[in-house]
Amino acid sequence: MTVLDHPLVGVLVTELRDERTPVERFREVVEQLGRLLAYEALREVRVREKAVRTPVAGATGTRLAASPTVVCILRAGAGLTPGVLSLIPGARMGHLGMARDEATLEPRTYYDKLPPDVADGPVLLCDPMLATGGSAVAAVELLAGRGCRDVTFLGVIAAPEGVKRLTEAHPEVPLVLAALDERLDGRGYIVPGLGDAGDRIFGT
Ligand SMILES: O=P(O)(O)OC[C@H]1O[C@H](OP(=O)(O)OP(=O)(O)O)[C@H](O)[C@@H]1O
Ligand SMILES: O=c1cc[nH]c(=O)[nH]1
Ligand SMILES: [Mg+2]
Repeated sequence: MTVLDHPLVGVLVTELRDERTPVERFREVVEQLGRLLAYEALREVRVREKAVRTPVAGATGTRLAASPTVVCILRAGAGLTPGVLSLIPGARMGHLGMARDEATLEPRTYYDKLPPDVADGPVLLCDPMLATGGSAVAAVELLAGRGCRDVTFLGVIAAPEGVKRLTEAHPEVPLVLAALDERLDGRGYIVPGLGDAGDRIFGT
């Protein structure tokens, strides 16, 4: 697990936590964090050489060995993915619609649209919140069922309970986070967290 260790990430997460942050700024900050999380998550991505000509001479550059797929867990993941795509604009995108049942806290998958070749490269699975971990585990298992073997989870805030559940079920999935919080409350919200990410991104 990697928790981004950078003062500017701390400043951005603090803006998200602040209940007074308006929806337009909340969206901007989630997008910025998507960019920073993707930057870190792709640190070890496989590359190949690429020959280019500068105005001065030939140079040996770099290209990604395989095109990544960005998978968004709706709704709140849609706040992160524009930032992720800003770094890898050619990436394919997949969407998984998942909503937690408020009583049982178990996720219900209501939509699933993945590129047919999703397993041909690395997958960046995006959801700002990892609470009980139920949604992330369900998403990883759905992706595994489509053959994905190289999945990285990108999240803004995680609870220790969610990290434990995801890493015990899928130790092969690296986590890249902006913050690791204290615990869950009785309703399954991350403490101190930022509230309901989907509601704050979409103004609902
Ligand atoms: O780790 P878990 O306990 O599964 O909780 C985390 C999930 O809860 C939130 O989604 P929510 O179900 O509120 O749906 P939304 O994004 O449509 O608001 C969040 O965006 C995660 O998907
Ligand atoms: O704290 C939480 C927990 C789950 N989903 C959220 O959006 N926030
Ligand atoms: Mg929500």
